[in-house]
Amino acid sequence: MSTNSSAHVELPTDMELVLKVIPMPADCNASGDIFGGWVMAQVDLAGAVIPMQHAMGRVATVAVNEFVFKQPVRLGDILSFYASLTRVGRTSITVKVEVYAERFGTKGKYTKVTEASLTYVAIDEQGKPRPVPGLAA
Ligand SMILES: CC(=O)SCCNC(=O)CCNC(=O)[C@H](O)C(C)(C)COP(=O)(O)OP(=O)(O)OC[C@H]1O[C@@H](n2cnc3c(N)ncnc32)[C@H](O)[C@@H]1OP(=O)(O)O
Repeated sequence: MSTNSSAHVELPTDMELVLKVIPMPADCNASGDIFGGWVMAQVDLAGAVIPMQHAMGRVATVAVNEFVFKQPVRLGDILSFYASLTRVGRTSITVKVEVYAERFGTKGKYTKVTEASLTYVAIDEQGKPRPVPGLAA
């Protein structure tokens, strides 16, 4: 069954809002849409929030496990980044990040534009992996 992926959707209620940002003209690619690399950088920043809180300190991105650009991001969109923990290992923390665009002039209507999974590693002062707390049972 096909779905209309540009349709308006509800914002997630089981994820945390970790970042809101509006792209600027300097973030555009040659086609006038927002450059994918800019979106990836914002997702990396947004994805680090929950791991940093959980690890109570410094983390480094070790892997981008999945990254899907479902819809273009356009100039004037207000982007909301939602994240949730999906796995806690010995030193690593994996999160899911979903990005929703409130298109220019469409207040309160959201389109999912990007989804990603990233893994961060808690690191010590020497940049070496350090153990993180487990998930409460
Ligand atoms: C702040 C930033 O975002 S910096 C941006 C770019 N990131 C960086 O510069 C980080 C560069 N990488 C590094 O410094 C190192 O690889 C480190 C510190 C992240 C990890 O050091 P390593 O010696 O590779 O660690 P090690 O092999 O012990 O693995 C550590 C954890 O990462 C996990 N891991 C390693 N590689 C991967 C991978 N490709 N995918 C998913 N998880 C991975 C391991 O499974 C392990 O998790 P666990 O302890 O929960 O089981």
